[in-house]
Amino acid sequence: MDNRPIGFLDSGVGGLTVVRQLFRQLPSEEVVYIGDTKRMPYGPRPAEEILAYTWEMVNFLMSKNVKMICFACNTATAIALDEIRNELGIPVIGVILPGASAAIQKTKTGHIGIIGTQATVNSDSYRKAVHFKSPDVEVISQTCSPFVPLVESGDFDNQSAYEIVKKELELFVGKVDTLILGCTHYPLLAQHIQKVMGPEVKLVDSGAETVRDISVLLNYFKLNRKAGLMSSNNQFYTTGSALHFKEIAEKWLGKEIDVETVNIESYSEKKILIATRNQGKVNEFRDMFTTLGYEIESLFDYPDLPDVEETGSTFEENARLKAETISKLTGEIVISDDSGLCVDLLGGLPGIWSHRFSGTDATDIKNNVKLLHELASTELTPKRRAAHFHCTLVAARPNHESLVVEADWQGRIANRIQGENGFGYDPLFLVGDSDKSAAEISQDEKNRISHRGQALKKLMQVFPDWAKD
Ligand SMILES: O=c1nc[nH]c2c1ncn2[C@H]1C[C@H](O)[C@@H](COP(=O)(O)OP(=O)(O)OP(=O)(O)O)O1
Ligand SMILES: [Mg+2]
Repeated sequence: MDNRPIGFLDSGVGGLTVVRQLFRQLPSEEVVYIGDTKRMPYGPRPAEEILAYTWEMVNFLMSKNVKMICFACNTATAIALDEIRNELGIPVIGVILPGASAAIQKTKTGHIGIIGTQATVNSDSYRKAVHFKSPDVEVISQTCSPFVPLVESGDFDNQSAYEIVKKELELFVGKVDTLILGCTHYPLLAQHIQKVMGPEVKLVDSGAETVRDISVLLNYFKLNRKAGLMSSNNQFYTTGSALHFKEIAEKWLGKEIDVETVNIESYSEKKILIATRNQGKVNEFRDMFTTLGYEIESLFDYPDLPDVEETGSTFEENARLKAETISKLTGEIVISDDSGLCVDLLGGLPGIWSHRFSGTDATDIKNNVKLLHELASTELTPKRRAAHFHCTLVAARPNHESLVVEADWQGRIANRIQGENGFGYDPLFLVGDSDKSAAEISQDEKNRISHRGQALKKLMQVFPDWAKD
């Protein structure tokens, strides 16, 4: 079970036809929708531009903590789905494969027509998807450039719109028994299209088919929202006019919604530099940030940058020193982590001296041995060996106030080294009240509950807004 919303992206309002289906088929799911109305139509744009814009929408949705993303846009699916899906840690679904599969099931004559935007048709994605499953089917495809602007205008319930549709579809009449509406705008013109094609021709609404696949994925990954929970907090964002978007969206969805205009251009910055030379931290940050759609760099990628001396007397002072120094030197947004283990019996030590606990040539093993030695005379009663990890994160950016967040992770010190995962004091840190050390749980589980995982969660609630221009 996962109560987070599902993210939908589209170049404009067309993807709302998929959301409309979602509301019908899966009414308890919640939606975050972004429509890049300001830069629509995507269809005639070059592939690199479509990819860059789609990344911005994806990063925006990731900042809203979505559990799955649906590319409710054929153009973005054709151009960007494969690449982006490989880099995200959550399920991502497009509209092309579900549409192609449905068309194969529906056709009797083996003649399928495809209409879409220029980029979708040129990418040949539908034909490839159809032929991958059914190589003998005949496919004809065509761009219908006037359809998207017609639908976005909201003014298509009339004879002149019908005439436009008729002219565009001449090629298909009498030649196919199934027509894929390969653009999420087109279902809005379905009445006109059906009338032109004749009643026996089956129209495939890729968006509707996609929602069926979303339902399957939610079940498969156990991501369904709690049963019976009615959606209450659907969020709709556009890069263009909120008023225009709201007017069209409410008409299609048949309910009132709130729409907010946002600037998503700053979300193209996907790289974050973590000011650390600790490989264990890099691994954890990489895992956690990848799920959020960011790429991670560390000081290992910048061998010429200095090791910042940790001369502060608190975690925050040291974290500020690391992030702010490296940010000044690089001009980039930089995140640092100052963390350590605080043992009650030792009055909170080693604390900020955790890394240097066993001296100037300290290593993880020497530090662990020293800690065991310090506690050697203490029997293992949970209370007496209580401890917590602390993490302070600082995000720094030239000419901006830094962000500071912190979190603790409670546990106690084991009386022997246990487990092989993790780094630092993990093999000596028994998690919560359990007998498992932080080196005996998976990295995923550690990231969900650790001091660093909790602090990062707090940071990401404020970071995307702060990082914007
Ligand atoms: O999840 C953890 N699991 C085990 N040990 C941990 C953890 N988190 C911090 N620690 C220990 C390691 C190190 O002894 C000290 C951090 O010292 P701290 O200065 O923040 O890091 P560091 O010098 O290793 O790397 P850097 O300053 O380049 O980020 O606390
Ligand atoms: Mg350090």
